[in-house]
Amino acid sequence: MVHSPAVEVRGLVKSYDGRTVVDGLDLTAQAGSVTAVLGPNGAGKTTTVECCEGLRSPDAGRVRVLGLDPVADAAALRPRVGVMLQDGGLPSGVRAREMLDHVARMYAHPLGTDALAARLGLDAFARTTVRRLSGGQRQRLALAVAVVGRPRVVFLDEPSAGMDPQARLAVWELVRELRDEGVAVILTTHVMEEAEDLADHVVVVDHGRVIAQGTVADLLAGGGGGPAGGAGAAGGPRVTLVVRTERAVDVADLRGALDDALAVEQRSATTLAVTGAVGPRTLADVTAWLAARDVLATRLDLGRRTLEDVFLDLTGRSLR
Ligand SMILES: Nc1ncnc2c1ncn2[C@@H]1O[C@H](COP(=O)(O)OP(=O)(O)OP(=O)(O)O)[C@@H](O)[C@H]1O
Repeated sequence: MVHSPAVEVRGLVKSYDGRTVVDGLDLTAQAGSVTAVLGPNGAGKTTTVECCEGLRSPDAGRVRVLGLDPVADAAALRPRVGVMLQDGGLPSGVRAREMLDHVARMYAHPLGTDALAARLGLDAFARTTVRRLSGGQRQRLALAVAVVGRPRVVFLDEPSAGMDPQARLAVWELVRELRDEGVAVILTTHVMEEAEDLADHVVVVDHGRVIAQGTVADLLAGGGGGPAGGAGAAGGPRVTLVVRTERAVDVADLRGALDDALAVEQRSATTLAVTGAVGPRTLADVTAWLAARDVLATRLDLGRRTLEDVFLDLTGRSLR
């Protein structure tokens, strides 16, 4: 049986003040699947998601959610779609738990709010008004509000932004559960680890267009329709050695100690990366170089490219 996608966007165009920020974008999200939309700041992710949520009208193109038009069929979609906005979008004077209970009462078969509040750790700030919640607390409440009505489609705009590691794990567990129950989850995120961990399908957007998509494995393998596999895929399979050090090091003179074919990059004062045909000799050379400077490596990661590497290869390293 062929299922129609939970979300289908074709040729979406949206401009603000004559500036096109979404420029012919296509996106498909399936039920029982997590779709992660990645892209640099200003790439057009939120605008796209807002068109799917019915909060904005497309200038051109077609958007369907559960086969319906998010703007024209907003009333029919409301009970079936959960939305967690980037800024929370919650009224500021209401207490956290009252907010959740109030929203739950609007649905015919809501989740139990006691259990939901417990699993997202809302009890600790149940009586605090939204305006006084910390950023991460507000995000947790917004997520609870988005899912309490048992939606079939959930849009999460940067769900774990500002959350502590414990809350992030709780959110990821909830997202996986929603997926396993057949919900279509569409999330935007800047946390590459989040996409790598959760996403069944990754869509990379830049300048309002999809520049690559596929499973995480597809993208890591250099597929996904990116520009010739991205700069990082040149020269065959590559390994990256990332070294964190206990104190700052300057990689300038490390370059001379290594094979010319290897790329050496200073990622921060205490993080360096060596990419290319990294072999046993490379590892020995790098650790010898550190030893000569009496610097302890606090972490050595030798492995395949990460989604972050792929993302940077696809979208470049300059600030937007
Ligand atoms: N209401 C608006 N009026 C004018 N410009 C807008 C409006 N909303 C968004 N923009 C602009 O449209 C572009 C795309 O914004 P959007 O929020 O969709 O990007 P994004 O990919 O979600 O970015 P971020 O990762 O920073 O959240 C940005 O340049 C933004 O400044």
